[in-house]
Amino acid sequence: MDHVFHKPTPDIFVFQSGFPAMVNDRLLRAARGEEVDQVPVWVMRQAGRYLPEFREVRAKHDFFTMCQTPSLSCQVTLQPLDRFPLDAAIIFSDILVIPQALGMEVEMRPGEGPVFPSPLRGPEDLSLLAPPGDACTKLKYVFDALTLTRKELKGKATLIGFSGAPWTIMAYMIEGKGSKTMSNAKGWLYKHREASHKLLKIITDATVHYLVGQVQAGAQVLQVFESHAEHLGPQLFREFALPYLKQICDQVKEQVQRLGLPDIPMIVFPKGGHYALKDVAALKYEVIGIDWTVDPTLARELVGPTKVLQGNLDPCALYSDQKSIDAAVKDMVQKFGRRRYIANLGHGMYPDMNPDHLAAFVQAVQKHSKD
Ligand SMILES: Cc1c2[nH]c(c1CCC(=O)O)Cc1[nH]c(c(CCC(=O)O)c1C)Cc1[nH]c(c(CCC(=O)O)c1C)Cc1[nH]c(c(CCC(=O)O)c1C)C2
Repeated sequence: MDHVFHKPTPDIFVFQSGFPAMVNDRLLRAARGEEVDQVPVWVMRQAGRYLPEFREVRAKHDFFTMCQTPSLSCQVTLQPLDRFPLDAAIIFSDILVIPQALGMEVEMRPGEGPVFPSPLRGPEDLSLLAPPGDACTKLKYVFDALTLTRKELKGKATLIGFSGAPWTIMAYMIEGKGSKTMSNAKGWLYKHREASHKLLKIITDATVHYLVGQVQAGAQVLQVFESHAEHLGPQLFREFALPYLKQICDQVKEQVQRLGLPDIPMIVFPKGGHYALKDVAALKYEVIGIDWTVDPTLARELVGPTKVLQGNLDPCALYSDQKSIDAAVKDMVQKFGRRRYIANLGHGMYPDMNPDHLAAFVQAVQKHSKD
């Protein structure tokens, strides 16, 4: 029992006090900078369409219905852990539940990904968004999924909760879908500077509530995905991404402490944000996710000796044969070192990847990083 809740909080939050003891806390220990017997490993998008058992569930249910049904979310969250000796489970959900909770409609279209039928057209549309404080009442299903999954995990792995970072979420709310250039969203940064900050603040406030709720529900680590950092250069990142990443980390940590909960390690993943790693390292996130374009030695130089690094094999390396995967992982682990390191890919799994090759990845991390 490692979570005891003392203070009353709003009704929407689930109170938890009796989770199973941790049998494997390797990832938590590494995230805190402590020594481990072997490097912990998990993989972004480890629950997903590359697994036949995921496709089977997905064939029967709409994507957001799966997110909104705690038993289904729990089921697919645990699927990769039944196959591979992973050290973490990441709750099955999506970063776009925040725009939904702010009142926007999001559809998951087969072959196309997420689509907003009515994206934000201009600053005047900000008045249509729901107040950020109310957003989390609509996300109780995520909290319930976390609580259920934490129980079902039986302490065998660390449970990760997550959110998108404000710039990344803003980009989807304006573009209405994925985009190669993000030029509409970037247009706001140049044309509607004040409104952009207003929107980023709304998303930040909703996200802080949401992440604190996730901790109360049983999340043990939080990852904040700045998946579209690559579209900002150093200047735009400093003005429109960094301050909000900072607010999220500072405010979540402060509120978690105020609620009498244990401090939660936080991971920030600025994908494509190699130019910002030094700035990001100045924030209080314990762990920095590194994408595959950054050499591990350079990443360490940029962030300094105390941060924990997570990453960063090119996901496409999983298309190679198992012997090559083993060699690539050996090289990666040697470069990152065994301490203050969490092994992962440099971005998520793709649907056409062979699960056996992920098994080879996980096995290689364990083989090359044991005491
Ligand atoms: C952490 C997470 C996410 N999505 C999903 C998970 C949980 C599953 C896991 O990681 O194991 C399920 C998750 N989310 C989605 C899927 C596939 C959809 C399906 O099954 O139909 C799954 C398994 C759908 C989705 N959702 C999103 C996209 C990208 C759209 C684009 O920019 O073109 C897509 C394709 C938005 C999204 N969603 C997420 C990110 C950040 C990570 C990243 O950079 O990839 C982003 C950008 C985060």
